[in-house]
Amino acid sequence: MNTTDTTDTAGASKPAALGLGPALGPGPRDTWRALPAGQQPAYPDPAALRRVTDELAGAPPLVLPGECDRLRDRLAAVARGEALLLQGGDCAETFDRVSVDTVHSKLNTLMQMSAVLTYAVSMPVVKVGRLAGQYAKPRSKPTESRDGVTLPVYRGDAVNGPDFTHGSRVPDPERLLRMYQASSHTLNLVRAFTASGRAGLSQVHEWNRDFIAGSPLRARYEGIADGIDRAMNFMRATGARPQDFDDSEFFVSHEGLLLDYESPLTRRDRRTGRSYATSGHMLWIGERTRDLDGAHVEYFSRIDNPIGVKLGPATTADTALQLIDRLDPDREPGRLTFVVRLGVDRVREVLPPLVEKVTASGAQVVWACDPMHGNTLEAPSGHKTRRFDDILGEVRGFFEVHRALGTHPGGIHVELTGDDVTECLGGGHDLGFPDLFHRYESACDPRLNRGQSLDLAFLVAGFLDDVRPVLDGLAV
Ligand SMILES: O=C[C@H](O)[C@H](O)COP(=O)(O)O
Ligand SMILES: C=C(OP(=O)(O)O)C(=O)O
Ligand SMILES: [Mn+2]
Repeated sequence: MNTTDTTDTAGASKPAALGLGPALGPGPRDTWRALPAGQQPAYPDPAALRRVTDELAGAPPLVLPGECDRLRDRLAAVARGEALLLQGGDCAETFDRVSVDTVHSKLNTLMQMSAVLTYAVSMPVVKVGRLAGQYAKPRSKPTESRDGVTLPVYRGDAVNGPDFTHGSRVPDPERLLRMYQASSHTLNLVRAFTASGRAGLSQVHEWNRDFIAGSPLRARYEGIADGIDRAMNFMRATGARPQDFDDSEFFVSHEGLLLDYESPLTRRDRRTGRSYATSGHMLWIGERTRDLDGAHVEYFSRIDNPIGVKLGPATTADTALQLIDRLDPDREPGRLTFVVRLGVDRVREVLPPLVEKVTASGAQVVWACDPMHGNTLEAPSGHKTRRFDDILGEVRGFFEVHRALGTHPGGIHVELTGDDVTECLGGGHDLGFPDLFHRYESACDPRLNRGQSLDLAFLVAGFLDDVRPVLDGLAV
């Protein structure tokens, strides 16, 4: 894609400063700048922004093209019905929570969910974190008012601060550099953990056993855990060693919202002529910025990473087809993931025509279910929250729709944390409205806590048995 465009970004004026060796050069021309870009910060000082983007243009890539291509291959298997996608992490990462413990527990939670789902579908699970770059938020309103005072809304740590003061809410481009550093530190931890060999399947299964032992729903989960035990015993009996169970391959993703961040970090692989956002393996376009004539679609059309697009309940099949034409013109499996977030009440009605028409067009996209963003409600206390049963219900509806159509339910995309927060209602420990006061720590949307995330994996695994015939039929 875009292999002939040789005009460069801001970094072009000083390619020698890139320090990237001969293989990576500045990315494609900023064609998106001519188009309307939604949800961008109004920086008061353009010169300060320019200094920051110049610095980013000279910074090393966080991920390499080969890694992005590998994820694309893995997602191609998902699109063909041979694997599942598990994508998850915070709604909004924050700079003050880049710590060994936070990253480790999030990663472990995803690994534990993945082990359960792998067993349930007898397929590889492609693990992608909302991690190491998820610092910018699109908002439904540009301002927030409290006690008669109106200030710009908090847009994520990459843009401004959460404190309700004028100083904190003014967008500061220096925060883009902190985003780069925080992402780099997080990615370093992810790479260290996954390389350590301590997230192998045997260890992950032990953590799941511990979780089950303390769960009020243990009776429902034990059958699955026993099944995993038997499968692992069988493997051992065949002579497989613990390291043969290693399934710790892990990728990172975030919403590619801030084009002043993504653009200078976009690099061209001189060997192939392909261009990559090097801020993460996979980027997605949010529901609020996927305008066909907008800057985000234009930018994403010029990078070769695997990409996602969020689709809300108002999406028409025509829009989905036009997005495919713009973003996956060659219809390459693994390039495009549609992350549908329709709500438990709408998924059975809205999803079928989308899937039918996209499938009929010959495109092989990954269909992923985001059961979070269509199910947000306001608690009497004013907290944004979500019901676990709605989340589970939307996932169930998503799988049922695909079962009925004979198509592949590619995976799930969830907002979660490895910490014991109390932000969503329900789950194994049946959190209620009063619990929201105990540990509500999200900087934006409510996340499943560690236990609720594992509840989701075990309960989805339970009903996946119903859709097994579809998965078996597809995995030829
Ligand atoms: O994930 C993010 C939220 O859904 C998005 O920022 C909108 O939230 P808001 O309605 O609080 O602005
Ligand atoms: C803002 C988000 O989602 P959406 O674009 O689907 O609203 C999100 O994933 O946090
Ligand atoms: Mn969110």
